[in-house]
Order: sequence, then C-alpha cells, then structure tokens
Amino acid sequence: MADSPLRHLSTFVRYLRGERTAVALLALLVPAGMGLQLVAPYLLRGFIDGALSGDSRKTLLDLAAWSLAAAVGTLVVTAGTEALSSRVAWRSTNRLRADLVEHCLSRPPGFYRKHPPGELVERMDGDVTRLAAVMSTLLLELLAQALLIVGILVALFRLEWRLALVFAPFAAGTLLLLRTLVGRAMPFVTARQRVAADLQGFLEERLAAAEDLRVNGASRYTLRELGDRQDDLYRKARDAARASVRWPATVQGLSAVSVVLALAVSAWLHARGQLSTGTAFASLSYAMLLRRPLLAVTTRFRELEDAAASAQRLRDLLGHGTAAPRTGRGTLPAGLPGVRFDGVSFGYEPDEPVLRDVSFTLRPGERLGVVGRTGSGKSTVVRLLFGLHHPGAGSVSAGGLDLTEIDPRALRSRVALVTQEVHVFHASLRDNLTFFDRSVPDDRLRAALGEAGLGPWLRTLPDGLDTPLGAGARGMSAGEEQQLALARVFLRDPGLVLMDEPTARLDPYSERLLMPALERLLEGRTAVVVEHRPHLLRNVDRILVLEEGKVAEEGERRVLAADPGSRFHALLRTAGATR
Ligand SMILES: Nc1ncnc2c1ncn2[C@@H]1O[C@H](COP(=O)(O)OP(=O)(O)OP(=O)(O)O)[C@@H](O)[C@H]1O
Repeated sequence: MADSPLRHLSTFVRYLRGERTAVALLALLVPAGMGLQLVAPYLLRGFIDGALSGDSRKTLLDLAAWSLAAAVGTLVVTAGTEALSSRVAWRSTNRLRADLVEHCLSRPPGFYRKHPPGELVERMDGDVTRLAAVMSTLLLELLAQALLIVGILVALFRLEWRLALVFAPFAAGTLLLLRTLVGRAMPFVTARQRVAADLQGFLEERLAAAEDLRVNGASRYTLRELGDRQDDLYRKARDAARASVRWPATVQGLSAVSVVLALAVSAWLHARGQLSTGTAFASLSYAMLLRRPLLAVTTRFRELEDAAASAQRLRDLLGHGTAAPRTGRGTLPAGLPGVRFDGVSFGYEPDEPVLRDVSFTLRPGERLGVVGRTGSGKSTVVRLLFGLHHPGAGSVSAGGLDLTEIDPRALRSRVALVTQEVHVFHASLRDNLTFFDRSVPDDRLRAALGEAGLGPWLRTLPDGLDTPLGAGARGMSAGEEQQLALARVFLRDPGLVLMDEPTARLDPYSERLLMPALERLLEGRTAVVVEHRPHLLRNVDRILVLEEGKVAEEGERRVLAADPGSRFHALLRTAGATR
C-alpha cells in the first residue's frame, strides 16, 4: 500500500506551534481568497443578462463596481497570504534547521562516516526548504482548493443543474483518482532526493581532497565517477517525474473532455431557449474555473509528495543514533582524576572485537604511554576514555566514577583530547581559542598561547588576537595549528589529558618545536599518550603495549626500558632508541 505523505509531515507540525496567530489568519485568508474567485462569474452573468435586457446604466455600473471590489479584495488577500506564509515558513524552518544542527553536533564520530557533510548540507538546505513550502500554506491551500471545488459545484447547480451534472462526475472522478494515487510517486521522489544528496556528499568529499586527487592522478577517475553519479541522478529524476506527471496529465485529459461536453450542453440549451446568455457565460466560467483547483491540487500534490519525502529523510536523520543517549548526571570529583580500565571489551561492529579484556590503572597524576602496532586498538582506548563510545563488557572509570555515570559536558570540561586533526575555524584567533566564548580575558589567552610556544608567533600577527584565521585568511603551518590545539587545552586547564599521536603529521623539525609544549602540558596532570614511536614517550611513568586488542605488557616505563626481554625494549631497539 502507498505510504501516506501526511504521516511523514505530521512530525513537523510542532514547529508551527509558535505561529498560532499567523496560521489562524492564514486559515481565514486562504479560503477567503478562494471564495472571492466564486463571485466573478456570478457578477458576469448579471452584467451580460442586464446589458442584453437593457437594464439601467446604474445597475451595470454597480455590477462593475462590485467586480472591481472583488478584484481589489483578491489582491489584498493574495498579498496578505503571501506575506504571512513567508513569515511562518521562515520562522518555523529556522527552528527546524537549528534542531537539526544541534542534533548533528551531538552525534558520535560514526554518524559523520555515514553522513558526509555534503549530504547533511543538502538535508538542512534542500529538504528543509521543500518542507517550508508545506509548512506555510500548502496544506491549507489543498483544503481550500477542495472547498473551492465544492463551492463551484454548488454554484453551478444553482445556475443550471444540467451543466452541473456534466461536471460533478468529472470532479468526483478526479478526487477519487487522487485517493488512489496518493503516495504512489513517493518512493521515486525519495530515491531521487537520496541520489541528489549522495552526489552532494561526493562533491564535497572530492573537492576537500582536491590536492590529493591531483597529486595521485585520480582526477580522471573522479570525473568518471561524477559522470556515473549524474547519470544515476538523471535516471532517478526521470522515474520520479514520470510517476508524478501521470496524475496532472490524466486530470488535463478529463478536464478537456468535460469542457467540450459542457459547451455542447450549453449550446443545445441556449438554442432551445432554456439558458440565458448570461447564465451560459457564467456556467462556462465556473466550468473553466473548476479546472483550476483540480489542476492546482494535482500540481500542489506533487510538491506535497516532494515535501513528504524530505520529511521522511529528516525524520530518519533526527532519529539516527538516538538509541544510546547518555544518561549520566555525575561530575568528576575535584582534584586530579585517576583512571581505570576493568576487563574492557569493545568493538565498533558486532562480532568484530577491537579491545579484549583490557585492564589497567593510573593513579592521579600518573602518565601512561600506549604503544602497539597499527590497528592494535590504541586510539580506541583514548576514545573510550573520552566517552565517545562505551565498552560492551567491563567498565571505564575516571576519578572513581564509571564514565556512563558522568554528564558528558562535565566530563569534557575536565578531560582534553589532542589528536593530529586540528580544525581552524574561519574566525579570529581569539574565537579559535575560546570557541566563541567572549568572557575569557585576553591575558589568559596570551598566557595559553605562550605555554603552547606561540608567543613569538602572536607578536608577528598584525591584529594580535583579532587576526582572522582559517580558509582565505592567515595561513598556519601544521606545527602552528597543532600548537593552537595545545593552547586551547592549556586554556581549559584539564585534569586528564588524552593525546592521540599529536605529532604524527609533523616533520622532525616541527616535532622538536612542539615537544616542549607537549611536555609542559603533561606536567602535573593525569595523562594517556598514544604514540607509535616509543622513543617519544620519555616523560610517561607507565607503558601499555597492545597487541591485537589485548594487553601484551604493562608496567613502569623505566623498568621496561631497562629490561632487554621486554616488548617495550624490543620496540625501542627497532626504533634505534635504546639507551
Ligand atoms: N569508527 C570505526 N568503525 C569501525 N572500525 C573502526 C573504527 N575505528 C577504528 N576501527 C577499527 O578498530 C581497529 C583498531 O583501531 P584503532 O584506531 O584503535 O587502532 P590504532 O592502534 O590506534 O591504529 P593506528 O596506529 O593505525 O592509529 C582497527 O582495525 C580499525 O580498523
């Protein structure tokens, strides 16, 4: 059975709640506009019959004045409807867009692997805009058009029942057809919208990697893939258009037949003297007018199906990943937190364990270095400690509290994660440091930059803390970006620092420049440092060696480094760093 568009749209009705007055006014204006359309043919009849029967000039002028008033009324109602509906659409969709952005910002990393930014932009822009049309007037208009159809049929019956009999089956047949066709085009429309969003995601990803693609000679392959995707979009758009066009084409055909029939009946009745010229004109005007709402309903119905498909995709997006909300409300106790992994097993996918029964303990202020081959689960340890995922078995705790019991915001205020990925926003240096919090005093910002080793760099900036950074503004080297990331952490002064190979993308020179700041950051804090180059772990107290997700070795750094039989010593030997 066809999916009902209204079911998908109903979820978003709540965004109209703040617009009750405007919606109530629209509920009056839209039917009023439809009602005004019924007046014109009625006045026309009076005018023609009056003129033919030699009525006084005053009556004819009165009728002309009424016609003018109806036209002005229609103009006012149309302008009012337009203004109000734009306002309702703008405000309600802004609220929806804000909800979507908030939802996306709170999603775990896996969400962004499933939905690349280009796809999300298409949803927040394209889908929301399509929904806006429905939220403003479409539903009201569909209802009003249906009322107009009934109104025209009643007026026709009153004027000439024999003509009404020609049109009633046409209108009823069209509406019955509508019932059977409701939602038929939706699967095709949904498929078209999905492929369009995928194309957007593809373009966004490829353009972001333009340099890599060029360097690796993959530009031609990318263009070929773009061609395939465009062909697919064309096919899906064609299928959707075919499915959607059947309905208006049928109505057009039916309508043409019924108008010809009405013309024949009018001519016949008029020739027999049973129909005045004015009534014939008025009836035919109503007959022509009847085509308008029926065709409008069909065209608007396509928009409704488009919007319903968008609504379905937005509902899916809003529902995505809500299965495991964090419920913790606790906060980390004051002071430096200790850390404990107790029999932790975890996998990103079911039946694909990444960590197996991992246990270790760090006392407050202790620093742990995590080493192991690529893919052994080092980064996963850090992600669990940052609360990005929860273990399938065992527990991860900080400051004596299981992380599932801690409010994520409270956790993030005391725990910092430094990775090799640094995002520099297109904003001032100040905003880049504070994440747009204007309450942080400048001397704290300068101190944090100094601790991160960016003091001399700051002095070279023309506008100091107000210097714009990011795309199209002042460029930064990879090392400076990493120092900026460290300055952000110094500013927050967390008790627990997690580092995931922060120097991995730096050349040895930049790495050497960064090391003093990294070492300062570890001083007087509990820390977990992931590093595949063991010789860089000079300042940690303990070492954890992971192999295929299991703890292969754990102990004091000093002891393991001095023991030629230890795995850590072997790693140092391989790196040529044994002392
Ligand atoms: N988000 C994810 N979804 C699915 N699998 C993942 C995800 N992240 C990591 N993995 C897989 O988990 C395993 C461990 O990954 P992890 O990043 O923890 O290893 P690592 O030791 O830090 O590796 P590297 O030194 O290369 O960074 C790998 O097999 C990896 O493919």
